[in-house]
Amino acid sequence: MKELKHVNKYFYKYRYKLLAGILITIVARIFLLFTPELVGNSVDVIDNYRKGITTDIDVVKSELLVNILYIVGAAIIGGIFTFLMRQTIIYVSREIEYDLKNEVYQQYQRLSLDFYKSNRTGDLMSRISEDVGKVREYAGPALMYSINTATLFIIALILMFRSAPELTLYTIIPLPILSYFIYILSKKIHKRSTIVQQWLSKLSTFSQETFSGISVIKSYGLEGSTNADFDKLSAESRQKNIDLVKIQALFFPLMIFLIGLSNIIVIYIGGKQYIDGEIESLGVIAKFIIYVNLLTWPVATVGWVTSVVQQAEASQKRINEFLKQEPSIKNNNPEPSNIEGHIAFNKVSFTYPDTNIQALNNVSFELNKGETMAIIGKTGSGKSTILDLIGRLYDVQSGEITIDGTPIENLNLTSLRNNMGYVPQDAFLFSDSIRNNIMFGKENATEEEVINAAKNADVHKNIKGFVKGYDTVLGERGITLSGGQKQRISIARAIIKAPQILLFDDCLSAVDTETEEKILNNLKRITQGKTTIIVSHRISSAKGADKIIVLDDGQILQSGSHDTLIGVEGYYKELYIKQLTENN
Ligand SMILES: Nc1ncnc2c1ncn2[C@@H]1O[C@H](COP(=O)(O)OP(=O)(O)OP(=O)(O)O)[C@@H](O)[C@H]1O
Repeated sequence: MKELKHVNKYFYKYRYKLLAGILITIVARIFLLFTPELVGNSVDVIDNYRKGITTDIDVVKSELLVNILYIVGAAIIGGIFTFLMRQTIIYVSREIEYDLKNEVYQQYQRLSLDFYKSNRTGDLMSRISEDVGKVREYAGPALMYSINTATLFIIALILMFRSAPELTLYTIIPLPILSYFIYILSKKIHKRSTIVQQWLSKLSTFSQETFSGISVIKSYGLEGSTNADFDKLSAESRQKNIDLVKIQALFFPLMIFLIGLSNIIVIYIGGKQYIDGEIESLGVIAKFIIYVNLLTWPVATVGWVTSVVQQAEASQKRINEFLKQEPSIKNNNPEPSNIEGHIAFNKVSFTYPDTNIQALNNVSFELNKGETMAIIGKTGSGKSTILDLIGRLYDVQSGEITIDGTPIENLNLTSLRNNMGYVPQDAFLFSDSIRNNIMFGKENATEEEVINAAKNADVHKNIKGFVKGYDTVLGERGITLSGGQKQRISIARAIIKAPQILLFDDCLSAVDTETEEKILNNLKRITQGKTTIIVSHRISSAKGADKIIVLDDGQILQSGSHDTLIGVEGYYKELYIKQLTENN
């Protein structure tokens, strides 16, 4: 229960509702326990008439009628309270589930990029759905059934002991056995259902992947082998489900067997004691049979609750592991920072911690506020890494990056990122309207601002061409758009923010040179006074920049303006001539 202590703060938060729920549960159970007493009483009324103790049939009838009315009344009130019991305790557990999911999600948002590199998406998803779900079962149903069982058991045992102590002892003998078997069974069921879940997740991952890559599968004619692979996975999953069903099928027979056993004990021993005169009335046997049936289910839940608590403890442990993690990128300055846009790299070297790949080696450059710099280089030369470091997605291991003369680590992280517009290489669009995708860069943007940003990214005309215009909803990962359109919406998203620093990571690669020219001209106008870095493989994107650096294997090979660089032998000039010839 050590790990589950984490949930106590939520129990405290909802303490009044929870307390009400506990009281309601107790009342509901008390009313439920009226039934055996009233049934026992009714049997005695009839027995007394048969024995001649009561002679007036009208008295018998009216006593029976009163009992029936009481039974119906108790059942109605008990039913209402049982309804309220679920409405309070289960309601609270849903609130706790909601809070815990938010807590985990907020922590996910807080953690740095390296956390996502070292954990699989499936794990992150299962913490927030399955694990939180298990904890909810502890905070809701398990709690409810525990109170239910405790109340029912205590009151019923008192009532039973009062009327037949010896019979009570015999009757309750099978109950702990039942509870133990249910516990063992619940554990086994849990183990097998976890396996079923794992297979289900394998199946859905496989399906998801094949749906995303459906064009590759179709163009390579791989439908047959994909079907066969799915069939194999599916067959395994079916077998795991059958294994689960086999053990689940034992649950109710076991319960029915043990209830039957208790009933036989009541009838046999109770009957014997009645004949021997140890029990004063037949009604005792009648009510004991009802007690046994009433107690069996709550007693069975003890085993179930134990297993639920164990699972919740394990789930909360996994959740706590994530909640305890600190983001590797920390905000070291609580005060907002004013970002002007002067950027300097001083002998910066950087190795990715997860792969140990050295992406940058002794890189130095300086970029004044308002200047534009282009980074050219072969793939894997470290261009994107420079942008990631400016956005402080990672911290450097050696050397220093300064913004406006201040080491980047000493700036307020939110200010830094709020003053930055980043267009990634892989334009990611959310499954939302085009408008909202652009407004992601500025939540309170006006319609005019959205249109202006789209115009500057040269995508306004395309958007207008769609029937629903800016309200066009993009499919999963924006699949309804062309690569170039996606890139341009991604550019609009960055420029609507009007940040001090703009970082474009090879984001014009999918547009034709004419559109590239238009966008670059627009960018020149709107990035006046703003520091801009353009990563590209094309000389056409780089040539207008104030500064160009050529990267190779993490090192700066060449630097200077377009005019200087085409005047000296080297990678830049070679690329320039090659691309010029290709264009011609
Ligand atoms: N997140 C990461 N984790 C580990 N290694 C990485 C990561 N990102 C990049 N690398 C490695 O760092 C090196 C530099 O990568 P980077 O993405 O900066 O190159 P690039 O010049 O932008 O390449 P491209 O032109 O193909 O986009 C590569 O060897 C790459 O494999």
